[in-house]
Amino acid sequence: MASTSFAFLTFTTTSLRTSVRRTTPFNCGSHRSGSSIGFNRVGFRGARFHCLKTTTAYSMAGVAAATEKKKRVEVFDTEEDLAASLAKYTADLSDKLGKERGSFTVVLSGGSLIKSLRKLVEPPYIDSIEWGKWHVFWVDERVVPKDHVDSNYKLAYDGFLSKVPILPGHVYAINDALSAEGAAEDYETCLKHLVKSNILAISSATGFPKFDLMLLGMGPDGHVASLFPGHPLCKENEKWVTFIKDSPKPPPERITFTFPVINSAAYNALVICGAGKAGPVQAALGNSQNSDVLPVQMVSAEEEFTWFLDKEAASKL
Ligand SMILES: O=C(O)[C@H](O)[C@@H](O)[C@H](O)[C@H](O)COP(=O)(O)O
Repeated sequence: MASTSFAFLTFTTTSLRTSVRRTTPFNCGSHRSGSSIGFNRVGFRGARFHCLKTTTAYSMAGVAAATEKKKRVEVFDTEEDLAASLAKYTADLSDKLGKERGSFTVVLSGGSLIKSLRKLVEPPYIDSIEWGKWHVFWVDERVVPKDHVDSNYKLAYDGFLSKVPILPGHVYAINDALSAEGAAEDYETCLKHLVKSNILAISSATGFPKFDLMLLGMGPDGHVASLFPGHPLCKENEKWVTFIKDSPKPPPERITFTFPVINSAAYNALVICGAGKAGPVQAALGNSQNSDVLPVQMVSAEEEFTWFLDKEAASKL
């Protein structure tokens, strides 16, 4: 794979001690001299900044202190390189957690993420992944029929799920016959059943469900899932799944996982491409004077939180 920069940032939230470790040489061609070294330096400060903000967000939400252990930021010259790395990362976690737990719970978002998963449906992953262990969920879904052009289920089905042998009974789409309130409640009930049947784990740190891997996107305004800047839903700290009827991004009616659920995931991967998203990336990882905390800055994970950025998204770091 060509032109990849790695900045590995390890920190412990209890002591707020931060260390930076380079695990791969900076062998990334044109990206090397500029972005990688500068990025590493900025990334170090960004990690501490982010850590403090994450902890603040948690206490605001009345949830136990963050237990995130490791944050990793990867910058790729092209989206093609990013997609290749994302496929390997997902396949490696599927192998590791599938062996450890017997199942692999994966959460998808909508948007451009699905296109960036395209390499999973190609060799070697199409043959090597134990698809029978996968259980697939959505971090957010638009309240539209499943065959509607706006449906995140349809997007994922057409671009990914229809091309891999995941069991249909392991794909947890929303009930599209219900209202937004009803669909959110129904989805939360479904998750509770899966906890009882040991398919879905519970975080011993937070008491919220602990998905194995969430694959998240971010909007140009810094939103994640259907949690938008300044919206009261960002502070929801009891429900697992909630609903919104005034989404600034159309369509207006959606259901969404809440932050306590997102941040209880074992692994969170945030996939961000394009210059239009460089501002919120800078706010989260770089030097920014803005005191408003964007939803993307509230994301963490229990084991590891990885940012997959193309160089345009990382251009302000
Ligand atoms: O249903 C949705 O709208 C998404 O789940 C949403 O949170 C998405 O991930 C971001 O808006 C990024 O979308 P893009 O990658 O297409 O910009």
